[in-house]
Amino acid sequence: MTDLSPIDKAKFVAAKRAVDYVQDGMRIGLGTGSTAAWMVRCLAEKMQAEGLDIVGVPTSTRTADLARELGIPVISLDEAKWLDLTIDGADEFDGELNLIKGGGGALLQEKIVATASDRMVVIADAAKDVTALGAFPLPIEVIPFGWQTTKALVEETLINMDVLGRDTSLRMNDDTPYVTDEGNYIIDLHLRRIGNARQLSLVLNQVPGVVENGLFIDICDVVIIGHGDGRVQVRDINEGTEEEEKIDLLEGDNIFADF
Ligand SMILES: O=C[C@H](O)[C@H](O)[C@H](O)COP(=O)(O)O
Repeated sequence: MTDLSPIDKAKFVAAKRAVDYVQDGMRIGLGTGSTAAWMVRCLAEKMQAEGLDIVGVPTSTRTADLARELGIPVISLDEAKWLDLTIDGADEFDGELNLIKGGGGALLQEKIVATASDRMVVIADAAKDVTALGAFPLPIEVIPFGWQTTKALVEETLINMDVLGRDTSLRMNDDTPYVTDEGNYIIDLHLRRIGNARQLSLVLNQVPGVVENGLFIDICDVVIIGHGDGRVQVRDINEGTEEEEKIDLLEGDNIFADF
């Protein structure tokens, strides 16, 4: 592990700690993003080492491809119907474990999967721990039809709520709009710090054309915050606890650097 950057080490130890929540027979929601990718690797290793019978429900084609590549059986949410646990990353989390997600464009499937889970565990490095959400641009997923009208309506809503910061911008992939797994566009909202995230989430979803927004309110149960020196803080909102542990980086963990 010594060749990993401190940020990757932080993601890795959070991911490694998170798979302690996994038990034999579970149906698990597999998040998307660089931190969630570490978790998929840790999960594959745990399954192999302990002979666990696990099925995963991925939240993106990227995660589905990685899971299959590593030998994790993948099923759809409709096949699973309900999940025991979802482990995913986040772009920001606050003291109540409300989140901004969608930096990687997977917010829609992620929110559906996390909501259909008994427990959501978020893994993140310490830089994502904020007092108020909103420094990270809030992604919303919109249908391509009439997206410019939808964008204008969203801007008007944000101005009325006095939360619009710099601007709103259509996410691009080189010269063309970024397209999600569901065939939609993403608009990133550059906001002032969000005072009432719950209200903003509800209001945004009422604008015609908005499919979903990246605010995850009352969905996350546990956040595992990783640090570059191997420490993790485990913050559990239901138990009202926060514990700090040190994760040992084992020689065998070097295998992960090759993925
Ligand atoms: O759409 C992407 C997801 O919400 C990610 O979980 C989030 O952007 C965090 O990604 P990363 O772990 O790469 O920072």
